[in-house]
Amino acid sequence: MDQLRNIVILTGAGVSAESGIGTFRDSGGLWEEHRVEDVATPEAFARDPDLVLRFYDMRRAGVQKAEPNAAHRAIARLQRDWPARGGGRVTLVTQNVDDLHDRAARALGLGEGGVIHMHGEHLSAWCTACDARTPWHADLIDSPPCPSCGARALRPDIVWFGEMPYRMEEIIRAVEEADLFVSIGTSGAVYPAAGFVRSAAELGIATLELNLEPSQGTQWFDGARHGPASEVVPAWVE
Ligand SMILES: CC(C)NC(=O)[C@H](Cc1c[nH]c2ccccc12)NC(=O)[C@H](CCCC/N=C(/NCCC(=O)O)S[C@H]1O[C@H](COP(=O)(O)OP(=O)(O)OC[C@H]2O[C@@H](n3cnc4c(N)ncnc43)[C@H](O)[C@@H]2O)[C@@H](O)[C@H]1O)NC(=O)OCc1ccccc1
Repeated sequence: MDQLRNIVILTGAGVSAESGIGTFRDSGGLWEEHRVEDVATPEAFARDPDLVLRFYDMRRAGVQKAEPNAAHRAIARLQRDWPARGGGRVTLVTQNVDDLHDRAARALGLGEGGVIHMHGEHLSAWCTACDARTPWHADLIDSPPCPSCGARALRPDIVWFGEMPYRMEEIIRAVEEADLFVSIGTSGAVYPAAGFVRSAAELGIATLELNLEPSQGTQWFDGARHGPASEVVPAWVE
């Protein structure tokens, strides 16, 4: 790995599966007779806000009971050690809205902000009146007032289907400047995240998939190691 300098890592639900957070596929994408697309959309929120808020309150509570696993910890070690080892940058982009990557990084004394949450975060609330984002651990179902403006207009700070993911310019630049693109625990079913590996491959960047099984984008990967993230990720990092 040592001739490589800059590494971009993209993770998905599979990296948190062994922490007890169900993947979209485990539940078949179905949640209480609702397709995820039917609860994770601005239209669903307009149509039935209580259903959507309960969906995220349930998941937000679940995430706070979970702990980072060996895959999260190995990725945090790489973020800490790679600059000295390989001399380059590790950019960690996650589709996950849990904070397990952040907690693994914090446990190693790495500062905040080392994780790009392109689809948002459970532990953040977004005020649609004043646009403020506030760290949030409690429920939103009782529409509590926004700590900044007092309006009762808080929604989960989550990127829903049909909404533009966060920090796309930063992510695209990191992919363009990468020597290696690694995808961990993602099915490659949701865009634009699922398109990053093709962009990397077309730029001649090395690409590696670490996943339980081949993903939908498997044809774009030069290499693949299939197995549980808690095993294949530490083995790859060491
Ligand atoms: C369904 C899909 C076809 N639809 C889309 O992609 C849509 C539409 C679309 C856009 N471009 C396209 C191009 C083609 C086709 C469709 C589209 N995309 C969007 O709507 C995006 C927004 C998408 C983001 C939606 N929000 C999420 N999450 C937050 C919510 C929430 O979490 O509730 S997406 C959500 O689903 C995705 C789930 O995928 P995975 O994480 O990969 O999970 P999955 O369960 O599928 O797979 C798990 C994998 O892990 C593996 N695994 C399991 N256990 C383990 C284990 N133990 N170890 C290792 N691996 C393991 C399994 O084998 C499996 O491979 C993640 O991205 C996740 O974040 N927005 C947008 O395009 O905006 C436009 C726009 C443009 C300009 C201006 C304004 C707007």
